[in-house]
Amino acid sequence: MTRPGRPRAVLVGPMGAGKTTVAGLLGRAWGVDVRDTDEDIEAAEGRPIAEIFVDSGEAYFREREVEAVADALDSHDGVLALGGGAVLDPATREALVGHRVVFLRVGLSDAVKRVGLGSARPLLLGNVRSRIKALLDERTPIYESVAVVTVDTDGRSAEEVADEVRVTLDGLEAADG
Ligand SMILES: Nc1ncnc2c1ncn2[C@@H]1O[C@H](COP(=O)(O)OP(=O)(O)O)[C@@H](O)[C@H]1O
Ligand SMILES: O=C(O)C1=C[C@@H](OP(=O)(O)O)[C@@H](O)[C@H](O)C1
Ligand SMILES: [Mg+2]
Repeated sequence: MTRPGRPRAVLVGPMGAGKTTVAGLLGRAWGVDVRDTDEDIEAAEGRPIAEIFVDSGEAYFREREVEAVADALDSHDGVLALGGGAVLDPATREALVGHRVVFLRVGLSDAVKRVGLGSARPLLLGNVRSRIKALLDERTPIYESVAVVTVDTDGRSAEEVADEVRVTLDGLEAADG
């Protein structure tokens, strides 16, 4: 069942957790629209994230991200994937309270494999493995604090992950009445 004006699921977690991919699979399974704040920002800016970081800086990107998340939380009733750093903003964390936030957990080794060494993600320039390790250490407690459900993704396909998210959230929906 969809709830008008509120996302049916909000996916958070580190780069490489599979948020964008799993959101697409969940949207198809539930028959609802999918939004991804990274794509919203790229569309509004008319340039890729990597270019926004290089030409306008991370702080500028984070401001656009706060707006994109707030807009999507207010207006989108399908599945919503956030960028990995969206939860760093305190107002965004506050705005997530009461939403069906799912933390897609991923360990260092699977995250490195998934993002690849030639990653287009600007925060991973340089040593991908050590950058991801630092981001996982810093952000895991934040993902845990905003999530109502955590789903482990290590060694599992995106389809298996999407199935677990769907069954778990459908179960919550049934329990909520
Ligand atoms: N569970 C999974 N197992 C293996 N590869 C995955 C899984 N989920 C996503 N991927 C792959 O990992 C890469 C990053 O996925 P993506 O959905 O962009 O992650 P995120 O949005 O969390 O950064 C993509 O190439 C995607 O196909
Ligand atoms: O973790 C981060 O700070 C970022 C994650 C990226 O999204 P994904 O998590 O979807 O890769 C994207 O928003 C940007 O490169 C910054
Ligand atoms: Mg993504």
